[in-house]
Amino acid sequence: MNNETVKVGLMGFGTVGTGVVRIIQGHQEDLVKQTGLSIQVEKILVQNLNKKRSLQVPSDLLTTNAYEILYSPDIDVVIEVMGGIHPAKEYILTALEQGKHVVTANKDLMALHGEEILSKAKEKQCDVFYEASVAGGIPILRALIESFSSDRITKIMGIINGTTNYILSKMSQEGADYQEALQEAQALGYAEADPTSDVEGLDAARKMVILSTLGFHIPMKLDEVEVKGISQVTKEDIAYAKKLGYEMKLLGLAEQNGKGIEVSVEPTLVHKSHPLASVHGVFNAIYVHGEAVGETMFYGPGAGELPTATSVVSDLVTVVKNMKLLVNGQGISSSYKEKKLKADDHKYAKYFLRMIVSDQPGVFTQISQALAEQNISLATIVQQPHPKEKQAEIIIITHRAAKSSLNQALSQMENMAIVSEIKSCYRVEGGEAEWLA
Ligand SMILES: NC(=O)C1=CN([C@@H]2O[C@H](COP(=O)(O)OP(=O)(O)OC[C@H]3O[C@@H](n4cnc5c(N)ncnc54)[C@H](OP(=O)(O)O)[C@@H]3O)[C@@H](O)[C@H]2O)C=CC1
Ligand SMILES: N[C@@H](CC=O)C(=O)O
Repeated sequence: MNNETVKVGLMGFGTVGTGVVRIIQGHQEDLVKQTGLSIQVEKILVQNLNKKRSLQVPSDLLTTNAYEILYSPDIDVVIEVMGGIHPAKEYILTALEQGKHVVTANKDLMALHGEEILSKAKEKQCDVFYEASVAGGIPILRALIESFSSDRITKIMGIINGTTNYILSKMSQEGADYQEALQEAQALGYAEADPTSDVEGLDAARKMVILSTLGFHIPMKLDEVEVKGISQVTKEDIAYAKKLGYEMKLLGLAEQNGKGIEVSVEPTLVHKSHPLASVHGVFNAIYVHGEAVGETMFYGPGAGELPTATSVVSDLVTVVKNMKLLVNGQGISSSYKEKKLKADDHKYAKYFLRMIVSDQPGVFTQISQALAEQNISLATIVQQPHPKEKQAEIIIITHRAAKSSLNQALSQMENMAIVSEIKSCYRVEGGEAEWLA
């Protein structure tokens, strides 16, 4: 940093990187007012110099050589918006080793190697901020770290993947085809380079690792998150959910009580009276429940060029303010609480079940009995005709039940002669089911 300008090395010039340059250029006057310094993008790392770009920059700004950023004595801050683990991890560690501050939107990296990166930053007295890594434009990480620091958070629950919410909203509201909706989300720049991580719930699971680590002050690991994506969700499931008064959403959940902590990502039926049911398209929403504050909710665009870049540039502003105050790296906490994960018999939820059964007397009784034996009581049970002769479809919503009991009941029902197939089983959040005509 000279007395007037902070120089930035930008690694990645795709959806988010383009937004970062647009905001730094477009808001320069406001940034100077806030920080007292001008902010200048000195170099931009890309893979392909000949690619056609939606924003034109002078050609000498672009490079394919990461060292021109990492070892440049002029560059104070590295913004990593390339994505992926390698070489992003090595680049960030090198930048920190060189005394450069880092801003990243990379949840894959922070969920898997956050501890190592933050401890290197602390050692080097550098900042590492990653607000954009969770829920794009929603300032949720800063809220967890700063605004809730006086409270004890008990639950974090929400829609934290824009791509899947876009797909499910399109399927539910317009009857769109899954593949078509996914392609639209890709074209709009919401999806990851490999969209499997969106649709299989991995992107949301990584975000839940970051949220639960910061919210509960525990070192959460990715393989401790139970993950189910939306690729198996069918149009029929969505139609039945609607008929019962629910919307299908991919929900992340992190909850702690005296029995421990559970963190999961799974398709969930959310009752239409619940605020999360009306979060559509690329929008995300996150509930944070604190012992003292009670319930709070954060809502906004979860992906896309400018919303995500807003979070990145806000982190950059914080770095610059810290540089002026000479306090970089001081906000990084490395002390965690002991982590105890809940066993399945302490995980409670309501469930939706859909199964194909023989259309014969006594079927309801046998199914209800299998559930009752596991202490699971029914909120709703409906029988529907099925196109196959002598078969029927049964739809059930249970009251709250332990996950271990549900699993026992499911394996018992799978072995019943009257049950041809258990089509689906989803978690249910909020409200009471009603069969809508
Ligand atoms: N898109 C979104 O809405 C959001 C994205 N994120 C995160 O932000 C990050 C960036 O995402 P996004 O902008 O969508 O990604 P894009 O795929 O649009 O852009 C990636 C950019 O990085 C460059 N790049 C990738 N690998 C390398 C490499 N090995 N060496 C040099 N350059 C490389 C590419 O170069 P080239 O242009 O030459 O191909 C491209 O400019 C990811 O971590 C993502 O998870 C977070 C929140 C929201
Ligand atoms: N692919 C992600 C992008 C933001 O994190 C999403 O769809 O939410």
